[in-house]
Amino acid sequence: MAVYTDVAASQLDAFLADYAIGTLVSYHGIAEGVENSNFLLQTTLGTFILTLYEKRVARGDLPFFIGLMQHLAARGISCPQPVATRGGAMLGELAGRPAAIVTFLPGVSVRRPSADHCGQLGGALARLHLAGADFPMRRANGLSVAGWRPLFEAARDRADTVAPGLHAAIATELDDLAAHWPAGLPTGVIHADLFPDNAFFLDDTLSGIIDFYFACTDLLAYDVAVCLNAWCFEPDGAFNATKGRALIAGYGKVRPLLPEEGAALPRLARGAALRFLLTRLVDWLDVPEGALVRPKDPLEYLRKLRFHRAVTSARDYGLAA
Ligand SMILES: Nc1ncnc2c1ncn2[C@@H]1O[C@H](COP(=O)(O)OP(=O)(O)O)[C@@H](O)[C@H]1O
Ligand SMILES: N[C@@H](CCOP(=O)(O)O)C(=O)O
Repeated sequence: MAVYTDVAASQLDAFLADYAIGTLVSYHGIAEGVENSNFLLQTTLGTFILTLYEKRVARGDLPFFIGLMQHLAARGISCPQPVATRGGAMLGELAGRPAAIVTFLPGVSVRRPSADHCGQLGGALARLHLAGADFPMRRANGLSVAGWRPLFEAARDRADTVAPGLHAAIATELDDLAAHWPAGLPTGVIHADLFPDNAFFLDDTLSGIIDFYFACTDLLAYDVAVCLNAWCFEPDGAFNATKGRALIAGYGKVRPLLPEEGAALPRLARGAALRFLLTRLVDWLDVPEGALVRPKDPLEYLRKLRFHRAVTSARDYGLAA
């Protein structure tokens, strides 16, 4: 469960007084997620999500995330909508953290995505990219190449306590990707964390996307690479090329990948695997005392990284020749 910051009912009552969403009936911490503290709120007027932003979310970036959710919804993307206070503010402060209330999105995430889920997800990702094309704000990806080394520095001395040789494996990969990271590909708004737990389905039809708190301006194809990592591996560690093919084809029906984006996919997929390996490693080594959170396994992404290192072309992911 991700609750790093507790909220007392009296604090929440006072916070809600600024909103026109009724009075509090009940609330509880949400058992999923690892980044922020999330609470499900039941008020006399409906169900809402309260998020308290934690360590990886910079206060100055919140207008980007809030503005992006509004922009995407206005273009038909189903995503949570920030709820304004009576005074029109989208952001507040609660228990010492920046906080926002967003609308509740119905649906369930899938634990074991099928090829059909992957295909739908690919289409939704491409629609998100197109809808974001005229979003006027920009936000650099703090967790791309330049951001990986500081994460590594934070974990390097203890990396080998998680797996022997992990330190050397990360150091080699970091150097190689920093020297050869793809450039000149189309950029725009990317979600950057579109894992299965951040996509909702109703009756097996994709119904919405949540968790825009890593969204940024970066290579569009990098977002595809993140999704190949998150959606197309089996629990036994094998890459499922049928799912990869479905995801890429679903994406391509809405926004065809350029040949140079396809060619860059193996390297982008390595970068995406390294990014999640690093954040998971840092979180694994430093669980805040008293936090209700289950850290995610960093070594899952070491295994994925090894797979990508052996890939010779994007055909291995299912990209049609
Ligand atoms: N707008 C929403 N509608 C419905 N459920 C939500 C919404 N936002 C978050 N959740 C629930 O809270 C969980 C954690 O939210 P998430 O944004 O992924 O957290 P984190 O910021 O820690 O990554 C989600 O997996 C989902 O179950
Ligand atoms: N997707 C990341 C973790 C952060 O995302 P969340 O939505 O699960 O909080 C990972 O799997 O490492």
